[in-house]
Amino acid sequence: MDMATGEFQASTENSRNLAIEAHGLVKRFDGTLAVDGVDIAVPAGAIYGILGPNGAGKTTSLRMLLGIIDPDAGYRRVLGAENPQDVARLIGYLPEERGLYPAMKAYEAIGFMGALRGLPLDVGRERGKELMEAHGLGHAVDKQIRQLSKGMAQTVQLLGTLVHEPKLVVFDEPFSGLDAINQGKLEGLIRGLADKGTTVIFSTHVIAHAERLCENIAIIAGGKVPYAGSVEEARDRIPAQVRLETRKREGRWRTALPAETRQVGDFFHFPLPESGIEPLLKALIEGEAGILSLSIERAGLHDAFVAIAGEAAARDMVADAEGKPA
Ligand SMILES: Nc1ncnc2c1ncn2[C@@H]1O[C@H](COP(=O)(O)OP(=O)(O)OP(=O)(O)O)[C@@H](O)[C@H]1O
Repeated sequence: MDMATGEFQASTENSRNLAIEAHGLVKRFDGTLAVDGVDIAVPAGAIYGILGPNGAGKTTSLRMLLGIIDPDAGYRRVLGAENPQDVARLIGYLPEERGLYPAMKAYEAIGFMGALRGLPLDVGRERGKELMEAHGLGHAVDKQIRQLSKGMAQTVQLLGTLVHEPKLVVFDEPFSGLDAINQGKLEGLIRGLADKGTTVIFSTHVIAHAERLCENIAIIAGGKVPYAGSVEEARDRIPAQVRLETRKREGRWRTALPAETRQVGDFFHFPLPESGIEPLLKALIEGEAGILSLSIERAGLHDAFVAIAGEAAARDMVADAEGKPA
């Protein structure tokens, strides 16, 4: 479908290096505005995270990018195609709902998934065995899916997503359902894909995964994207925090501390002044503060998320990450 090309002319110069380009995507379901004007630009070969709490619109956005559903408005171009279905064979997709045929053997399931994306069945089965060996599941190649643990079955499905060697991989909440060890392995696998030039886009409600893996992210909340860009730039939106410990609690040096200073135990916390640390240090020394320690800490992505998406969205993310009801 040729969506609103009159409203948005993609720049060919920029498009060349973008695996995904979406502008103003909107989707409504029976009166629910699930996605309300989402813009996303994913550079080719990048690991890109879509970050947001439950119900934010992550799955709906991904499904529009895959061409599983069409947007009500907006423009998308995926691997150069305006209809993502035209490039389906170049895409691997792990949906949020996991599921494989329980009676199939693991390597057959991987071959079957490859066949759905155009790979000859025998090639896919053979690659399935190799992939399982390479990912420490060689012992389970001949097991039926129903005989595997949940985590193992999820890894098999993941390998099935990759068996046809897609150029673009779309993972919807790939880390959920995996234990810490398998989450670490999946992070390694995602990095390995990017090293080979594959573009990876994944959704998550766990900020730490995106912070460790992604150069670029989109923050999504309530169907809107209040931020899309680099993780670095998001973190730079918040001034670094100074943590100061002094021998004395009172003295004329206290006037050098910014008004927003918080005292927590023996420490004073405040944002790094715009004038930098040196004038402050000078004032503290001249005021005889007796500095015991001073550190400057750059904001993490979690703090940036709070500043951009708000406390409520951030609380939902944390609650989800800890497995508590949001
Ligand atoms: N097929 C549908 N029919 C009706 N409403 C839908 C449908 N799919 C999604 N929604 C609604 O759209 C909104 C966004 O849902 P979506 O699944 O995209 O969010 P999400 O960020 O992926 O959340 P989660 O992490 O919980 O899957 C929610 O309010 C959801 O209830």
